[in-house]
Parts: sequence; structure tokens; C-alpha cells
Amino acid sequence: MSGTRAAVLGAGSWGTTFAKVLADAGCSVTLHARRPELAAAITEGRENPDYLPGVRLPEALTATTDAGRALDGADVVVLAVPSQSLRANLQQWTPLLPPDATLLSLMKGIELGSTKRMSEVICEVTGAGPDRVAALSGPNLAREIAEEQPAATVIACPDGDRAATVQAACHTPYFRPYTNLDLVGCELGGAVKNVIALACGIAEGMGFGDNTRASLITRGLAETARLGIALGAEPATFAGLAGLGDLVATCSSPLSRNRTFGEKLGRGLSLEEVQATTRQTAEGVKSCRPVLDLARAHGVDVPLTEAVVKICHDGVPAGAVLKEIMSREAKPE
Ligand SMILES: NC(=O)C1=CN([C@@H]2O[C@H](COP(=O)(O)OP(=O)(O)OC[C@H]3O[C@@H](n4cnc5c(N)ncnc54)[C@H](O)[C@@H]3O)[C@@H](O)[C@H]2O)C=CC1
Ligand SMILES: O=C(CO)COP(=O)(O)O
Repeated sequence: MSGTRAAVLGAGSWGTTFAKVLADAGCSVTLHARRPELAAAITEGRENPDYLPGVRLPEALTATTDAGRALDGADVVVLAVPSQSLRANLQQWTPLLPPDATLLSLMKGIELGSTKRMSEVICEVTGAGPDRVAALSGPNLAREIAEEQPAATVIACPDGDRAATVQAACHTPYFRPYTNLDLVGCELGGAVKNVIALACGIAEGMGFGDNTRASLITRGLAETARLGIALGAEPATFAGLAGLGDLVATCSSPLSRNRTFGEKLGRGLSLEEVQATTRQTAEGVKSCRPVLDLARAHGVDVPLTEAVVKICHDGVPAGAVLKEIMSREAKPE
């Protein structure tokens, strides 16, 4: 859809990859990076050597450290920073936002403390109405999409026309977006699957195989759907790309930062030791606590999320947590 101007704020793995998708779909794209050397490498070297080494970026994509320049005249503003830093980043960017631009969240997390979804944070900080805010979520491991391996995704927005406009702006021969009106369900699916991917990684690190992973995926989906329905989501969303699709991809792939993080915890490293091994964002580590808070506030049982919180933040050994969840009261499926 040529003619669309997009600003992508956040030049990490997914922000850079999605900027490439938009450019390949015909948009003119400006990517905002924090470091001048990274912006120069992207604009002049056509590569993001820190996050996507070896991937050639299209000519229609340029990068800048100047957020005002990136946002000038943008029809779509894409937010691709870590969930816990969105509020602070947006406070700086809000005065620069074009008044009618669609605000599209790529983030998969829940805010610590407030337990807000990213679209809620966006509405609160910018004052935009909910019909202007959309979220993109699905089985979208950045590296595979940057390599143009075929994948599908969901653009969720309560305003169907706006969702369709974003869909057209990012549809390429390798990236197939569907629309969905269920913003709550899509955002929740993306945030909770990171927590379940940590659990799958922990199981992998403890030496367990496919039965354990399949059990975690299936029961993880059950608790995601329970929580989502309590928050007003559509049950069908959890059987779709932003639910089951993303859960399967993230829980199974060695490319997932959350799964990899969990694997190291499962091998016995402490949270601090694992954090020291990576610069990239494993959202589930911080989001597991607010997901649990949200579930408790709505009286929803989320035993796997609770187990991940205990292992990550309460210092309980994975073996002890495993014994506890396997000996919970037996019940019908
Ligand atoms: N990488 C992936 O495969 C996918 C990631 N996502 C989601 O997209 C969001 C962004 O993830 P990635 O691009 O992968 O993260 P990343 O860790 O690769 O990059 C984060 C980017 O945000 C910038 N940033 C701005 N303010 C920051 C702050 N205060 N602290 C740290 N970084 C800051 C960093 O400079 C960096 O460019 C996350 O919510 C993630 O769950 C969603 C789908 C796929
Ligand atoms: O959200 C993702 C795939 O859809 C990426 O997962 P990780 O953040 O665990 O790498």
C-alpha cells in the first residue's frame, strides 16, 4: 500500500523486522533508534548489526535518533520498545504524535504495578481514544520473518476499518495479517504466552521432553483463556494465531528469548545469572507478576503463571515447584 508513512519507535529485533515488513509492503518507513551509530548502520549500511546481523534492509527504510523527524506526517505509529519502558518512552513522544495517526502496539507484556495492557497504557498516556489503538500479535519470531519465511499474524482493533488499513499496510508475500476486533484477547494471548514459554524452557532445562511441553502448552492455553474470558475477551481468539499459534511457536522455538531464558533457569542458573547473559527482552520475566496480580484480582486460577513467579522471583527451586503443581487436587479437564 504505497503512500502510507510509518514511524517505528524501537529499533530492536522486532521493531527493525516489522519496519522491513512495512517497507516491503510499500510504505515509506522511518525507524527510531536510540544510538546514532545504530541509526547510521541501518540507513547507510542497510543492516542492523546488533539485532539482525546479515539481514539486508530495504531502501524505503531509514533510521534516525530524532523522534520528531520519525513521527513527522506518520499515518501509522508503531510502538516496539520493552513493555515496562513504554510509559516513560511515550511520555516523551506524545507531544510529537500526529493527531490522527493509528497507534500500533507490537509489544507483548503487562505493565508492572498497574496491571495494564499496552493499549491501555497507550490510551492513558496519549489521550487517544481506544478506536485509534491497535495491536499486532501472532507467531512472529523476528529472525524468521526478517528472513522472509512465511508467517501469519493478527491486527486487533475495536475499529474494524482501522484494522483493515493496517492490514493492507503490512501485507507482503511472506507476511499475512488477519484482522480481529478482540483487542483484549489478542493482547492477553501475547503477554501470557511469554510466561508459558518460560515454563516450557524451564522444563527443557530440567531435561524433560515433548509430553511435558505439550502438557504445558495445553494447560497454559487453558489458563490464558480463563483469564482472558474473565477480562471480556472472545473465547475463539485463544484458538487463533494470537493464542494457540503464538504459544506453539514461542514454546517450541530455540529462537524464543523467553524459552531460552527459562531453559537456563531450569539448568539451575539464578535469575541474575541468566539476566547477565542477554541484552534482549524476555518479557515474561517481568510480566509474570502482573499477570498473576490480574488473575487474582479477577478470581482466576493460573497455576502455571504462579509457578513461574515462584521460580523467577521468590527463589523457589524448580524441582519443588514441579512437585507442587503435579500434586494439586485432581480435577476434570
Ligand atoms: N523479537 C521478537 O521475535 C518479537 C518481539 N515481540 C515483542 O516486541 C516488543 C519489543 O521486542 P524486541 O524488539 O524483540 O526487543 P529488543 O530487546 O530486541 O529491542 C528493544 C528495543 O527497545 C529500545 N528501548 C527503548 N527504550 C528502552 C528501555 N528503556 N530499555 C530497553 N530498551 C529500550 C531498545 O533500544 C531496543 O531498540 C516486546 O514486547 C516483545 O515481546 C513481539 C513479537 C516478536
Ligand atoms: O513473541 C515472539 C514470537 O511471536 C517472540 O518471542 P520471544 O520474545 O520469546 O523471543
